[in-house]
This record gives sequence, structure tokens and C-alpha cells, in this order.
Amino acid sequence: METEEILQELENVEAEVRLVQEQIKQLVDRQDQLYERQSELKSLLEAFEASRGSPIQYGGSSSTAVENWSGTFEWDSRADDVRLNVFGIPAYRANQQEIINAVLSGRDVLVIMAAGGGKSLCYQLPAVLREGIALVVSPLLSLIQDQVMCLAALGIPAHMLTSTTSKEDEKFIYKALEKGEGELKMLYVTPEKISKSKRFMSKLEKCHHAGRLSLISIDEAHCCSQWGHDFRPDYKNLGILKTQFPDVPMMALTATATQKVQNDLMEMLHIRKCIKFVSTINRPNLFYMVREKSSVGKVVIDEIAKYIQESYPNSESGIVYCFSRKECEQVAQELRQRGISADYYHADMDINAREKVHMRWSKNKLQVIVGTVAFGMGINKPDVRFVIHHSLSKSVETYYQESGRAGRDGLPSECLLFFRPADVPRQSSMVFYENSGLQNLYDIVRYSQSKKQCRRSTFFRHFAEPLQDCNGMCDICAFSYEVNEVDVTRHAQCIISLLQDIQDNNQRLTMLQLVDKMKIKLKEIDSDLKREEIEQLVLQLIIDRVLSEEFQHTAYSTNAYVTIGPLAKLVLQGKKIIKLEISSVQKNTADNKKSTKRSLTSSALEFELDELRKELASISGGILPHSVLSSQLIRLISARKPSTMEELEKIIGKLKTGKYGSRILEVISKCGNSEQQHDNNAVSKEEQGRGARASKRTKKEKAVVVVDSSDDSEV
Ligand SMILES: Nc1ncnc2c1ncn2[C@@H]1O[C@H](COP(=O)(O)OP(=O)(O)OP(=O)(O)O)[C@@H](O)[C@H]1O
Ligand SMILES: [Mg+2]
Repeated sequence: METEEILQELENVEAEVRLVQEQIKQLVDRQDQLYERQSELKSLLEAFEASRGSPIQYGGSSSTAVENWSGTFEWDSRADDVRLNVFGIPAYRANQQEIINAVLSGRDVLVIMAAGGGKSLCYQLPAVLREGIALVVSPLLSLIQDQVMCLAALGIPAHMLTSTTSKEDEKFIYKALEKGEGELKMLYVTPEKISKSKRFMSKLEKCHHAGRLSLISIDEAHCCSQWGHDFRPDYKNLGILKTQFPDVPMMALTATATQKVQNDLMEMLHIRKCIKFVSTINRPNLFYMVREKSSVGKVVIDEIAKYIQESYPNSESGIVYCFSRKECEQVAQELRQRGISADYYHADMDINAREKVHMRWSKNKLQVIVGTVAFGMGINKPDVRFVIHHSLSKSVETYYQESGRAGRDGLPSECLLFFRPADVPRQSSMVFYENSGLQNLYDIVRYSQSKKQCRRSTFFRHFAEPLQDCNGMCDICAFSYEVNEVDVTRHAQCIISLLQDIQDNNQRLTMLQLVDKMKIKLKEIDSDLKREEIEQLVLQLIIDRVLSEEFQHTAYSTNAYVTIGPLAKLVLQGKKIIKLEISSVQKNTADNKKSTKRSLTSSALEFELDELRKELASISGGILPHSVLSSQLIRLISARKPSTMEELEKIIGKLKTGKYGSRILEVISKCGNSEQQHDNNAVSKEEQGRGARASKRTKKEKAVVVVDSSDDSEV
């Protein structure tokens, strides 16, 4: 062999080795994911088998087979009294009573309950009932402040020990811990206090020694696990609490946790024998929908503005999530120009400016917050009626969390995602280095692209939970689209050979460039695929690992390119058939309109009560309107229209009736006569709104792809 020949072959062999290594890496990643899924499915199966013949697993407690936490307990009547007359809560929600019973029986408890499910009551009520001081660990100052303020409004002595606590308050708290002096029932701290303050820990030990530490509660417990979405290093050290105070019942609470996170946090907190209460992740009051996103920025904003104005004419609260800080500012400004009260929130702002925006929104003085992912865990507003994603989230889990900030009060709310394929490469170039980052992204892309599969089913699958009925609460189930499955294997082969040629010439293509080239090339095979369908196909091939994304760093950004993937060969050999879902018109029948009948507008009385709670909140030392009366209580009062203090007390309890009862009854009697008239108007307005929304959903724009790669991003 000539030297040149050897070199040539060596080069080829090395190139192939690189390719094989890449394929091995992808296969190993895939194997890991499959193992993880396998273990999730096995646990699911075990759970099914364990619960066979006994009550349902989800929505019921996983411990029902062993102990009956819904039976009668000696504290039942005291607990009922505190629930109604102190917290103003007319009835327990799923699992709350069982959890409270387990804690009051002295057991360690893990609570997995969806956002807004009512986890706080599960530790606040036992804290009131048990002798001594309950310690609550919570990750964010804003969450702590909000809770302490709400508890103070209910007359429950709660304090916080954080970086903002004054010397005087600190002294009061330390005295209460050490000597049992002063009134202190609940103490909120950030995890740093446990891991960094020896002084605090020594006071806590004294409190425990004197038998006054009643309960330890770890809120947002998923922060313990590095597999969760919000890992906090200081949460890792909280295991010390169980080691030091083994006889004090500990509760760990979180909104969502995969099996892996659950196991991890039980391990970290040393509560392996805890009783686990898993409620469903389903949020039946949320309506999920996806809309095609125009490539023209202004058109997207027009659509968002129109949607908000038509669906929420009474300035109901909402959030718009954007990809980058720059985008947040632009979108907020453009919404304002269209007459919507909106402001932005992102990590680049100083903390005071951020807090100011948050407070205006919490007090209903601002309708919409346009935020990046930085606007997250601290949000405690229960009456968020809509969450719009201007851009794609990075995973199903993130989308579930972000969209889940809607409707925490249990009332109907909407989650709308604007999707265009061009948003995918800018996300993938941010997440590709994360553990399973690309796979997680592709899962949410699958959610967004699907035209046939119920949106909810994605969440059940992701959290390894059995499917539940969607009840027409997603666009797919509500407006059964007419979908044709078209065999596009030939088109896929064409894409692969085009990419092969490009790679043979040592060139690369971005998704946008590939789609451009394909548009021309497909003419050769007489294809009538539209541009957006080619985009959809390229994305589908990436998700199905026929193609791959590859990344290259420049000084300013990371660029995503499309290359041939591990399964391309199968397609070329005709062993893998590729089908594309193409939807034509939607069947928007009267029937499915009926199934989405959601009561989104309020009656005159609800409106007046909402005004009243704002007024009462501002004269009650700046507490938030929802801690005066929740939206759900407003609905109950409007439905029952109590006319005496006694009747009102049955709905909102003694404490709230004592404080606000006379004003509430005044509003009810004033509104009595005009109510019917307003109701009629409201109904016709709602019908109009729905009609308009339905027709908007039928409208389709043509998508032209523009890849923005220079955006600054939050992550
Ligand atoms: N049994 C109940 N009936 C009516 N409202 C309730 C009940 N329990 C709690 N709530 C209300 O539901 C709202 C959400 O409760 P909470 O803040 O405890 O939710 P959470 O489970 O902690 O959610 P997140 O995961 O978002 O923190 C609050 O306004 C609370 O007052
Ligand atoms: Mg909570």
C-alpha cells in the first residue's frame, strides 16, 4: 500500500470510529433512560398490585392498605373547629385529613400533592393543634414572608428567622425557643439557618430538650434532590434534623416528584420509614392548549393580546413566560402598547425592582407578569387564570411546573403554549450539556407537535401515573382535529441523503438551512409538503433519532446543526416507516364546545366581593387580597348568598366572619337586586368570548422560520 492510501484509509477509519463512538454514546444515554423508565414502570406495577382490591392509589394514600388514616381520631372535632373557624376552610380536600391524622399520630410523612393542592394546611393545622413550636423550612424569603403574613392575619403566632429578621425579633424567637417565653407557634426558616447557624441549632436543641419542638416541616422538599428541578445545596444538610430530633414528626412536602426524586429525598432527610401520601398530578381545572406560533413577532403579540383581552376582560391575573430577558422586556412593552397592564420580571433586575413588580401583581394592580424561568417558586398567588408560554419550555417537567402556576385555587384556568419548530434549536443549544437535557426537550416537543394525543396523557406518562380522563380539558380532546397520517418515508430518505452529501463535503446545516434546501429538493420527487410540514418532519426525525442535533461553540453563542442520526440507516433500507400527522380542518362541533364549557366570568356579587377583599386587604396592614377571602370562598358566598352572620359563619368560619362579616353581608344585600341583570349580561358576554376563542382556534398562520441564536438566556 502506498503511504497516501494508508493515510486515506486511516482517515476514513478514524471518521467511522468517531461516528461509532457517537452512536455508542447515544445508545448508552438511551439505555439509561430506558432503565429509568423500566424502574418507574415496575414501581407503578407494584403500586397497582398492592392496591388491588383496596381503594385507589392516586388521590388516596399509598398507606391505606396498612393503616386507616381516614378513620376517627380523638382530635377530629378540634381539627374541624380549627379548619373552619381559624383557617376559614369549609371542607378538606383529597388526602388533607389523612395526612393531618398521620402527623398528629406522630409519624413522619412524605406528601406529594400537586401545586395548589393545599399542602400548607397539612402542617399548619397540626402545628396549631400540637403543643409547642413547629419548625418550617422553606427555600425562599418571599414564600416565607407571604405565609407568615397570612398566618398573622389568622391570629396564629408565626415568625421567621431569616437574613431580614431584626435583632429584636431574633431575641424574641431565641427566648421562645430556649425558655418557652412569648407566643410562638410556627417558626419559618430558610435551609441556610440549619446548615450555617450553630447558635440557632443550639437553641433548637434546647427547645427540643424541653419537649417544645412539636413538628418539623420541609416545604418544597424536592430541593433536596439533585435530580429535582430546583436543587438547593443547603437542603442536602437537612438530614441532621431527623438525626438530632428523631422523635419529632417530620413532614416533607412537594408538588411533583418522580420516583427517583422521592427515593432520593427520603434518603437525604432520613425518613425512609415515612408514610407516603401520593395525590394525583392531574390538575383537572387546567385547560391545556397549543397554538402554532407565527415567525413574525408582532403577530404573536397581537394574538396573545387578543386572547387576554377577549378571555379575561376583568383584568384577571396571568403570566406570560418568555425565553430570554430581552424578549421579556419587549413582550411586556408591546402588550402595554396594546392596552394590557403588563410588566416584566427577570434575573437581571435588582431585587427591589423585582419585588415591586411581584407585589403589584399579587395585589391585582398589575394584570400580567412577563417573566423568564426566574419567575418561579416564590409565586404564591392562587387566582392566576392563565399561563401563556411565548416560547417552549425545556422539558415536560418544567412546563408542568410553570403552567401549573395557573388555577392554584382550583377554579378553571388556561395554559396556552405557542410553538414553532424554530424555537427548538435555541433551546437545544442551551440544554444539550445537561443530564438527559435533549431527551427532556424532545419530550416537550412531542407534546407540542402532537395532533392526536391528549395533552394530559403526556403528564401522566412523565410522572408514571395511570391515565385519567381529560374531560375535554385540552384542545385535542375538546376539538377533535381531523388528522391524516401520511407515509413520508420517501421524503425522510431524501433528507438523509441530502445530509449525507453535505457531511461528505465537510459542511453542516442548521435546521433552517436544511428546510430551505429540502423545499427545493422535494420538488424533484413531486412532493407537495408545505414548508411547515417539512419543519415538522425534520423535528420528528430528530426526536425519533433518525437525525441528530450537533452543537458547535462560537465566541458568542452555541449553534445547533442537524446531522445523520443512529437510526438513519434503517430508514434508508426501508426498515423503518416514517409517518407524519397532518391535520386539516378541525371538527369544532357543538358537542365538544359543550364539554369545554368553563365558567370564566364572574357575577356582579363576585365582582363586588373581589373589590371588597382588595379594600379590606389594604386596610389590614398590606396582607394580600386572597388571604382575606379566597376566590373559592367568594364563589361559595355568591352561590349561597348568606343573609345572617350564622349562615356566613358556616361558610367562612368564626374568625373571618368576626373580622369581615358585616361588610360582606352589606355587599350581599346591596347586590341582591342587581345580580340577575348582571348575570344575564355576563352569560351573553361569556358566550361571545367563547365563540371568538373557538374561531381563533380554527385560524392558522403560515410559519416562516427564523432562528434567533444571539438571544441572551436565563439559564
Ligand atoms: N380544603 C381546602 N378547601 C379550599 N381551599 C383550600 C383548601 N386547602 C387549601 N386551600 C387553598 O388552596 C390554595 C393553595 O394552597 P397551598 O398554598 O397550601 O397549596 P400548595 O399545595 O402548597 O401549592 P404549591 O405547591 O403551589 O406551594 C390556598 O389559597 C389555600 O388557602
Ligand atoms: Mg406550598
